[in-house]
Amino acid sequence: MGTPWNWALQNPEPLYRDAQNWASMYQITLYRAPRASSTAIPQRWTRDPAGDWHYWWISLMVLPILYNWVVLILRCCFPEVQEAHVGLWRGLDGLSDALYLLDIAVRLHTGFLEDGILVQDISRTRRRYLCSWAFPWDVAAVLPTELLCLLPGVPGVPGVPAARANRCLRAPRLFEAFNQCETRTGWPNTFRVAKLMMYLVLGIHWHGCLYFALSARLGPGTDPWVCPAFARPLRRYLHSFYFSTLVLAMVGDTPAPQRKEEFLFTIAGFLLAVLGFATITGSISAVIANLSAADAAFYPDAGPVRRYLRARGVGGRLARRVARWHQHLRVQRKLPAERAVLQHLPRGLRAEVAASVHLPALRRVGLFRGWGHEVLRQLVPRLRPQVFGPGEFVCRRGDVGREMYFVREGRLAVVAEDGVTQLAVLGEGLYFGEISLINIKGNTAGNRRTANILSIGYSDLFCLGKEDLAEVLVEFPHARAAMEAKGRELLLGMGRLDTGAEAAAAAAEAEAERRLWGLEVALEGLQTRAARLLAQLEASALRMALRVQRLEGQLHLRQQQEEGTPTVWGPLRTQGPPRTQGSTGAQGPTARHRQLLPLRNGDRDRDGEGAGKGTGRGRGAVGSGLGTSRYRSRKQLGTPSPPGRPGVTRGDTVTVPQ
Ligand SMILES: Nc1nc2c(ncn2[C@@H]2O[C@@H]3COP(=O)(O)O[C@H]3[C@H]2O)c(=O)[nH]1
Repeated sequence: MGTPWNWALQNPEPLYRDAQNWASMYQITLYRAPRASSTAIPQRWTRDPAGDWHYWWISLMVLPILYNWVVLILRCCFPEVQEAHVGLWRGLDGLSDALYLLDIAVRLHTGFLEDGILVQDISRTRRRYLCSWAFPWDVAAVLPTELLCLLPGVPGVPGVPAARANRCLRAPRLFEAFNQCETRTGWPNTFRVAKLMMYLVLGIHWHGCLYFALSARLGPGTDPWVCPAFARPLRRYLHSFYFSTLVLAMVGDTPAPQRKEEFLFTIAGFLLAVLGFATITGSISAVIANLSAADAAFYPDAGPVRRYLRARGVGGRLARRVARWHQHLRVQRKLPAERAVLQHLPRGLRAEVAASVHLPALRRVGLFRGWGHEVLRQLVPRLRPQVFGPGEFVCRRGDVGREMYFVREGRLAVVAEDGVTQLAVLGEGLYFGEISLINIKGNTAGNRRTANILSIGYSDLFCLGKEDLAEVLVEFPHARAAMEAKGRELLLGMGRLDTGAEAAAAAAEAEAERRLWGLEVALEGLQTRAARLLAQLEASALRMALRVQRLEGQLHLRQQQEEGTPTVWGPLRTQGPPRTQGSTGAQGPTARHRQLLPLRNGDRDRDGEGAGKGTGRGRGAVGSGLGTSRYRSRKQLGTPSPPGRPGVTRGDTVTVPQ
């Protein structure tokens, strides 16, 4: 714990400072990685900005913001409305302020994404919000500006709605809420139109209120342009709203202005109307374009096909059939182009979407009934929806089979060669077209279709390609067995199953299996022999190495003798732990594990006792010097040590150096 390394880990700041000094010396920019702990630890009170909780909260915030935008101007311009419900306005103002303050607290605890990871560290979320442009804006929107009226010398009465104008500064939160709603809602175009209408009504409301305020200032009913002096405030408000609608909708059927202020107000209104009208027209046309673009993305475009048929001179019945097919897709909301629609989604997400859409239909297919959810989810992305019209052939007898079909909806007939006689009818949950794909033994048709399949009405099918089917069947042999059994039955019924060929194929398969098994056994034997040979080779290599070592030792000894240095032979010393390699010699393990090595001066004392007690060949060698003379003669002759000599010989135990 007390090591400098630990200290450095626990106190990275000084280290970082040193590194920075060093880097600045060499003009290098240091990148400091963000601290992992701050992003990794989820905090209880921080919220995911993309989560449900946050969505519902900002949806709730729409209410106080709209309240201030709608009611403040009304209360300012229609004093009788303000005076008639003072208690109500106080309560609603308090509630709206409380929600504004709570929203600041929520924003302090709203996480954010950094490098794609949600940061939930409260200190960091707080710092981020406090340093953002939104914070001063939010604070300005909740400042109790109406209390300024209490200051001496400031005109106005506390509670005057104009003093609360800063509450309208919260508009950015409103746009944020609208954006989230637009992304989440299932009807984005409807939402967009509703939003536009709301902006329009709000604009007219503000214009109407300002018109009434100007009329009140100029004197109600003093000329045809100003608001007449109605007794009831609602009537006055409705007149103002109507007048503003005429101006802002550019209807223009308003009384001509008489006074300077009236001219200016009308001109400003018309200019605003031009801007607003252009914006609204543009937005509405975008929404309409979006609507048709969405349709175009879902359904195949009939236009090019129609033009192609016309250009090629194809008309009449065939052109009508094509048109009816397109119409059927739209009316029945069938989406054969769904692969193209989902193509931009990541693979996993696409599979999830496809599974959630098609799994219920897939479960109705008999073949898949016992299959697990996960397996079907893997299968779904391989399936291609196809719609066939009435009287269309899905496949014809004799064609090469490239895909099989699962009936999702509709009825199909297996028809005879005349194209009319129905041999069987296939309905929802059944499948066909597999016989030509799965190579049934004895199938005389091979990979050709065995029957004509005709769509009786409109048929909604799932189509599975040959390769995809092969992959699925490898993983699910029970499905292959079921398909083969059904296919064999059908082929038998049609007289297209050559039982002799089937038996021959089965016998050939059994024979191939048998031979394969024999090969496997032979291969195993070969592997065992190869392993044994390898072990023998290793052992002999080791023996050779030891022998070379021994010879080198003896050579060294001879050189010493020739130089006149007295050599004392010690007892035989072992080197390292012994490794047994076919130990079958007659000598005991002690003798066999030993090597005759010369004693160095220091060894004499250590091994002195052993020198006197040495047994067997070691002692004899010391006594007579026989080992040396024998070594010399063998060395000179170049012959290996005979069995029973000191050292390592064939089949002996060897000592492996460590
Ligand atoms: N239910 C049923 N299906 C058939 C009959 N004859 C052929 N089929 C199916 O029609 C398909 C035509 O193409 P395939 O030969 O590949 O596979 C065939 C079978 O799946 C039949 O008599 N009854």
